[in-house]
Amino acid sequence: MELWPGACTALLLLVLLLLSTLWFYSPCAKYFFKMAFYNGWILFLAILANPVCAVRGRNVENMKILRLLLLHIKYLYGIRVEVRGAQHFPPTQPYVVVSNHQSSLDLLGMMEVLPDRCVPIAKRELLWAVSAGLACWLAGVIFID
Ligand SMILES: CCCCCCCCCCCCCCCC(=O)OC[C@@H](O)COP(=O)(O)O
Repeated sequence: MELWPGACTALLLLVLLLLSTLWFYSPCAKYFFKMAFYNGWILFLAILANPVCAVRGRNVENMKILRLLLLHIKYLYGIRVEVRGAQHFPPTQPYVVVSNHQSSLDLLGMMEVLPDRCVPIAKRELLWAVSAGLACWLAGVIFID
């Protein structure tokens, strides 16, 4: 029985060694770890955001809370965001923003420029993205099929 703590420590060290080797020698694994942390961190932040957003209920003003919580992520990943043409944004008249979108990483760019009370549209599956789905719903995101 006394062997167990030692065996567990050895196993843990082995796993850490394996993960760090993958991190340093496999760009593919490094990308996977970074994406996993990105998505996990967003789910965690959404857990923090949801009780605060829930006070107001489903309300587009909650998007300000999500933006505030998400803006630091670019620093974690060493990303520098350059916004050009900000003087045209937001327009003085009613408007629709059509943005190119490739992956969940686009969220970082969107959070930089999303005007107040501008509601994003998202695929319906996102509603089931656990805490992040609830955060989107509370912030007034419109889900479409
Ligand atoms: C602090 C916690 C924050 C939680 C997240 C807040 C996010 C708020 C803004 C949500 C904006 C979502 C935009 C989603 C865009 C979208 O739905 O893209 C679908 C595409 O990919 C196509 O997907 P697919 O058909 O699967 O290839």
